[in-house]
This record gives sequence, structure tokens and C-alpha cells, in this order.
Amino acid sequence: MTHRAGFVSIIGKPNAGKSTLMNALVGEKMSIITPKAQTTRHRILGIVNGDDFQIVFSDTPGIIKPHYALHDSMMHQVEGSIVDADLILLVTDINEQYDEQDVLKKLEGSTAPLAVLINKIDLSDEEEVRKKAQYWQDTLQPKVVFAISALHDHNIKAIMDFIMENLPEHPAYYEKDALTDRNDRFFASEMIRAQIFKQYKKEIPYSSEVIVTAFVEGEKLHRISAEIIVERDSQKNILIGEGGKMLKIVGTYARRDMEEFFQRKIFLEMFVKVIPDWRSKKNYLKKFGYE
Ligand SMILES: Nc1nc2c(ncn2[C@@H]2O[C@H](COP(=O)(O)OP(=O)(O)OP(=O)(O)O)[C@@H](O)[C@H]2O)c(=O)[nH]1
Repeated sequence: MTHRAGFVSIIGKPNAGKSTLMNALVGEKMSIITPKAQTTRHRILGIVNGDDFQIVFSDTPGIIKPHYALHDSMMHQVEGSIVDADLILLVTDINEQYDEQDVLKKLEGSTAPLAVLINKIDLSDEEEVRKKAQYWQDTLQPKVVFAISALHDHNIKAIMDFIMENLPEHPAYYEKDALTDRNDRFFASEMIRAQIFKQYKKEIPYSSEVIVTAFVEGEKLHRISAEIIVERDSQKNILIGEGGKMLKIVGTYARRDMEEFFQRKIFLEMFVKVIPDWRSKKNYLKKFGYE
């Protein structure tokens, strides 16, 4: 029996719907999804296994011009995933105003087969889809252009078929029961970060990082301790809120998500810590897992 396996990179601008697509393709809630741009900070692998195939998806941070060392790391992860790719899925929001130069630049020199996915077509009409499809065909000459809605599972099957047709012959890269390269600590910290993105306005989410400092597994209960790092005292105060009100909301929702994800009761404690300008400091970024 021939076996197929390969790396499929999902790239695009912030907020295009990359994480939503990855979760739809993998069938698991692997990447956190929020209405805010730049939610995803790490490359996250999502693996789909069959008897004679293994697809290794990479969800990647949205492509932007870097303003902090943190962004440099995020963009390196995108570049790495393009280099590794056997196939590239470029996700673009149908309502994007032809402003994707940074994305096109990243793709220069890449020889992997490319599919352009015009996403969120549920928010548009046929005429616009036709125009955009033509634009992408002319601009990048991809192997194929799909009009999709990641949120509503529209045309996901067609993407899977395209991937299967273009997957190289290769042995599996990961164990056949692996779903991701990330561990439970990572997913726990991401679930807290998702709530920070959802509960606060602009500044706090982008200035926050979450580190799980302890993860003790029990048969009935997991005990999880986490630190939330912010850049300034003022942010710490906002994050905690009056009498701890805001932090309690974050904790409550994050705990619920964790209980669903891990299928266990969760005891969660969180501490807020200030590290001035951590986003610009290489040593802290390294410590937080940004290479
Ligand atoms: N209407 C509609 N909304 C969508 C669709 N796909 C994604 N969204 C929404 O778009 C927003 C961004 O989705 P994400 O999947 O987090 O986008 P992303 O590209 O991973 O974002 P970054 O992490 O910033 O790179 C969320 O509010 C999604 O619910 C779609 O097909 N239709």
C-alpha cells in the first residue's frame, strides 16, 4: 500500500479565518478563534490521520509588518511553514480590499503547489466571488481557487479532496495517533489567552502572555496554575479589575473551556505579573517559547 504524507501550511492576513479553517479541516478545536486580529502567535500543527495518509496542517500567525520582536518571531514562524510546505493554502477574506502585498511577498520564491481560499463568502455575493477569484487567478496563478466559508463548513470537503490529490508519497511524519505537536500546557495557556482576547479591548490582549507554571493531572481533577504577564502596572490593574472582578470572569470561562477540552474537572489559579516591555525583549520571548 502506498502511503501519502505532507505538510500543508495555512497562511494569510490576520483575521482571514485561518484558525477557523484549520479547526474545520482537523475537526477539533485546536486553534483559538477570536474576533480580534493577531490572535494566533505560534505555528500550531493539526494532524489528520488515515490508514494510508497523514496530513500535517500548520496554522500560522497572520502576516503583518513587524512592530515588536514578538512580531519578528511570529513572521519567522510563517516563513518556516512556507519553506516546509508540500502544499500551501492561502486564506483571504472576501472583503479584503486588495491590500495583501505583505502576503504576496512572503510567497515569493515558494514552489509548493498553492490553493487560494476566498473565505467568508457567506458575507458576500456571487458577483464579488467571481471578481475575487479572477483577481487571484491572475495575480498568483494558483493551482486552484476555492470560494469557502470556514465558519459554515462550506466547501471544506473540496479542499480536503484537493489536498489528498496533491499529497506526496511519503511515510508518516508523526505517530499515527498524534493530533498535534503541542502539549496540554500549551492548550491550557491558549484557552486563557482566548478569554483575554474576548474580555478586554485592544491594549490588554496584545500586551499579555500566558504561561502555565504547573499542570498536575489527576484522575478526577487537573490542577492548573498560570501566570498572566503584562507590560505595565496600569494593565495589571485593568486585567484584574475592581476587586478581582475581571480576572474572575476570565478564569471562569477559561476553566469551562478547559473542562470541555480535557474532559476533567479543572482547578485553575492565575497570577498577574508585570514584565516591562516583554514583547521587545529577546530573552523573555525565548523563555515564552518564541524562537
Ligand atoms: N462570517 C464568517 N466569519 C468567519 C468565517 N471564518 C472565520 N470567521 C470569523 O473571522 C474571525 C477571525 O477568525 P480566525 O479564524 O481567528 O482568523 P485568523 O486568520 O486565524 O486570525 P489571526 O489569528 O489574527 O491570524 C472570527 O470572528 C471568525 O469567527 C467565515 O467563513 N464566515
